[in-house]
Amino acid sequence: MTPFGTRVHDAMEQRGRFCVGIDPHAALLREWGLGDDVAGLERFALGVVEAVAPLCSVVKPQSAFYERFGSRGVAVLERVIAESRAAGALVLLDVKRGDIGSTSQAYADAYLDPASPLFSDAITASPYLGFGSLDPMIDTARKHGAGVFVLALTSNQEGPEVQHARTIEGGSRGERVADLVLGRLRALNDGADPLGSVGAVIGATIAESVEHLAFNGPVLAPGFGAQGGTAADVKRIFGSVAPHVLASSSREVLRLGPDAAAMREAVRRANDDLAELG
Ligand SMILES: O=c1ccn([C@@H]2O[C@H](COP(=O)(O)O)[C@@H](O)[C@H]2O)c(=O)[nH]1
Repeated sequence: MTPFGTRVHDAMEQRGRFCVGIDPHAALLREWGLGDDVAGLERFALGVVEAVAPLCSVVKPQSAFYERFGSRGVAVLERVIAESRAAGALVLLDVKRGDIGSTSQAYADAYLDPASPLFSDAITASPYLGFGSLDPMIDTARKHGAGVFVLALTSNQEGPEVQHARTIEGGSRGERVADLVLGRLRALNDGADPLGSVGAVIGATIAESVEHLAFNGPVLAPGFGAQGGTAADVKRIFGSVAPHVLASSSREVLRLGPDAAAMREAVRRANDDLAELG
């Protein structure tokens, strides 16, 4: 398969840089007039796929909202993945996995091997068991043309407590944990053209600019919309690397449903706003 970095680069060029998160919150199911049960989950999630997957470059289902219904919820997630891909969208499964290397391989087999029913174009992963613990995911992704987005500077306000901590190298003047992650991504994507397949998660809500920390891979920027992030923030945070940034929003789009036309219009508007950044 064509490497994920190339596929996501081309998808963003063709369909825009806005990603819809498919997060079936209990409150949203109720707002849509659905029950908070598997039937409601299925109507909601597949309704969103039908409305937005034909026009989005990437959709991002959040696994937790499906897992809360057990195996039947996971079966709905499998359909969300398959039907989104069939509609031409790449699927970034937000699972934030991370564990010791041997278990990391099992996660890789679950999400990044095309033989698995949960195979996705890319997943999110946590580096907090050490960056090297992600090697099985990164290697499996590379083997199958998939991608991994590593948490670096997340959109939530609790993130900096850990992500801004200094590493022990160089004593108290050591690198920040987040900078170390971005440094590793720079090495992993070095020389890839047009874009490498190992990306970062950097929130569209963070206070600082990270333009100087740029690396040659895709960036997922959640926090756009409901958490306050805007296209102006994407410009402020990413500057000249904004074209590699996939801004992601869940609730702000999903609240417009079940009106499919309204959800589609929100996708078009966000894509236009992001395209204006250059
Ligand atoms: O730093 C991060 C990483 C992931 N997320 C996820 O994105 C969506 C955000 O939903 P909204 O409704 O647009 O706030 C959700 O699935 C989070 O788990 C994030 O918010 N921040």
